[in-house]
Amino acid sequence: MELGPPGGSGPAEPGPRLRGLRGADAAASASSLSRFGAEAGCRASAVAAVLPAGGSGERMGVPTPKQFCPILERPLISYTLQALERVSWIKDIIVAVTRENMETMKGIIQRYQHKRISLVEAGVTRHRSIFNGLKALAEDQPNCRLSKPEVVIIHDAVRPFVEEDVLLKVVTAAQEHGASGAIRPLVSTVISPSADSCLDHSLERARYRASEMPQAFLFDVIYDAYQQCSDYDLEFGTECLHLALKYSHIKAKLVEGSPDLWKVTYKRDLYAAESIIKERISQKVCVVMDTKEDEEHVGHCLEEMLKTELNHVKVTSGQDLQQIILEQCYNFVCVNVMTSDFEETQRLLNMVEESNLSILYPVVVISVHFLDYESVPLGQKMEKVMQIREFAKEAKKRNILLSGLLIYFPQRAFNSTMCYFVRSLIIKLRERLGGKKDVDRHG
Ligand SMILES: Nc1ccn([C@@H]2O[C@H](COP(=O)(O)OP(=O)(O)OP(=O)(O)O)[C@@H](O)[C@H]2O)c(=O)n1
Ligand SMILES: O=P(O)(O)OC[C@@H](O)[C@@H](O)[C@@H](O)CO
Repeated sequence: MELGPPGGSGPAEPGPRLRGLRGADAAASASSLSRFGAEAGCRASAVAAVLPAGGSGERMGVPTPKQFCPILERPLISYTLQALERVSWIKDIIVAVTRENMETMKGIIQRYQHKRISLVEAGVTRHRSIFNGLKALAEDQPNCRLSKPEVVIIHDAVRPFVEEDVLLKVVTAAQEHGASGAIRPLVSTVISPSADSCLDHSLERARYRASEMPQAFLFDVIYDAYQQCSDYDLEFGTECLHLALKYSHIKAKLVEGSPDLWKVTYKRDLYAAESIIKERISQKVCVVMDTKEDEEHVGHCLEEMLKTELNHVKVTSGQDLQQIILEQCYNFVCVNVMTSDFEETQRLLNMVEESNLSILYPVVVISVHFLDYESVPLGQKMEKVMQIREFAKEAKKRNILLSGLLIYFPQRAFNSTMCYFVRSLIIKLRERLGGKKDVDRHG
C-alpha cells in the first residue's frame, strides 16, 4: 500500500488550479467551508474522499481500463480528480489503483498537477478497493500518514461530472444521519425474471430510485461496516449504503442528484462525456482587442453578436486578461484591427502558456485580422498572415489550437462585414473544438 502523493510528503495546496485563483470558486468554497463550522474558533470538520479506480472496465470493451481512457487527450480519471480538487474543503483524496497501474496513475498526477492525492493498492473487487482506501485513513493502520477524517466521501473515479453542491449535500447529510448517497430516478423498469427466463414480476418504477455516487459517511460508520463485512459482501456487493445499514445499522439519507452523475461504463458513455466536456469548455470566449478604442466600438459590436450564440463572452483590451485566464476561459479571439502583425497574438499565446491553462484542456486561439482592401493590397497582407501556420505548429505542441481569420473588407461596409465575421468565428470555434474524436482511438 503506497501512501501520500508520489514524491510528496502529504496533501498540498488545492489541486490543478491556475495560480492565484480568485473570484467565484474561492468564494463558493469559503462559504461551503463555513458550513462545516470553520468559523473562527471552530475546528473545521475534516473531509476526505476515497476514489475506487482499480477496475478493468470489461463492459467498455477496450484494452485500456476506462478510468485511463483519454477524453480530449486527457485520461478520464483526471477530470474526476479535478472536479474533487475544485472543492477546497476536501483535504485528502485517496485513489485505489492496481499495482500494475500505479506508475500510470503517478504519471497522471504529475502531468496534470493534481494535488492532495494519495495512492493505495486496489482490491480484486470494488468493495475491497474502497476498504483499502478507508484503511489509509484509519489511524489503527501501521505507518498511516493521513489523519482520520470526520466524514469520508466515496465516489467512483469514472464519474467525472460531480459538482460541489451535491458533495456538500451528501457530506452535510452524513454528518446528521451517519450516511448519505445521491440517487436518480430509474430510466428503465426493474423486473424479476423467473428461473426459465420469463417475467416473474416487475417493480413499480416510481417507488424506486437508482443509487448513484457520491456517497458520504461518518468515517467510523463505514469503516466499522467494512471491518465486519462478510467475504460474500466484499466479493459480490455493489452498494456501500447497504453495508452501512447491515453492519452499522445506519439508514442513509438519500439526496437527489443531477443527471450528470452517471457512471462511465460503456463506450457510448465516453462519447457522451467527451461531448459534455467540449460543450462546457466551448461556451466561454474572451475577445482581446488590440486597442482600447476598438474595445469600445468593434469589441462592443462583437460582444452583442457573440452573446446570441455563446453563454459567456468577455471583451478586453488586455488589462484584465490575466484574471480572465485564471477564471479558466479556454477560447480566445485576438482581434487585430490596427495591424496584421502577430505581437498581440503572440503575447496572448505566451500568457496562456505561462498559466498552464492548456495542460487541462485544449485552448482555442483565433487570430483575426481586419484589412481594408481599398488601402491594402491583398497579396502583401496574405503573405504576412500566412505566417500564422508556423505559429500554429508550435502552439499545437502546447495543446493550443491556433487559427487565423482574415477579414478583407471595404471600410464603408463595416457592419455587414461584422455579421459575416461573427458567423465565420462561431464556425471556426466549433470546428476547432470538434477535432478528432479521441474515442475512435479506443477501438
Ligand atoms: N476491483 C475493482 C473494480 C472496480 N473498481 C472501481 O469502481 C468503480 C465503479 O466500478 P465499475 O464501473 O464496475 O468499473 P469496472 O469494474 O472497471 O467495470 P466493469 O465492471 O465493466 O469491468 C470504477 O471506478 C472502478 O475502477 C475498483 O476500484 N476496484
Ligand atoms: O456495479 P458497478 O461496479 O458497475 O458500480 C458500482 C456503483 O457505482 C454502483 O453500484 C452504484 O449503484 C453505487 O452504489
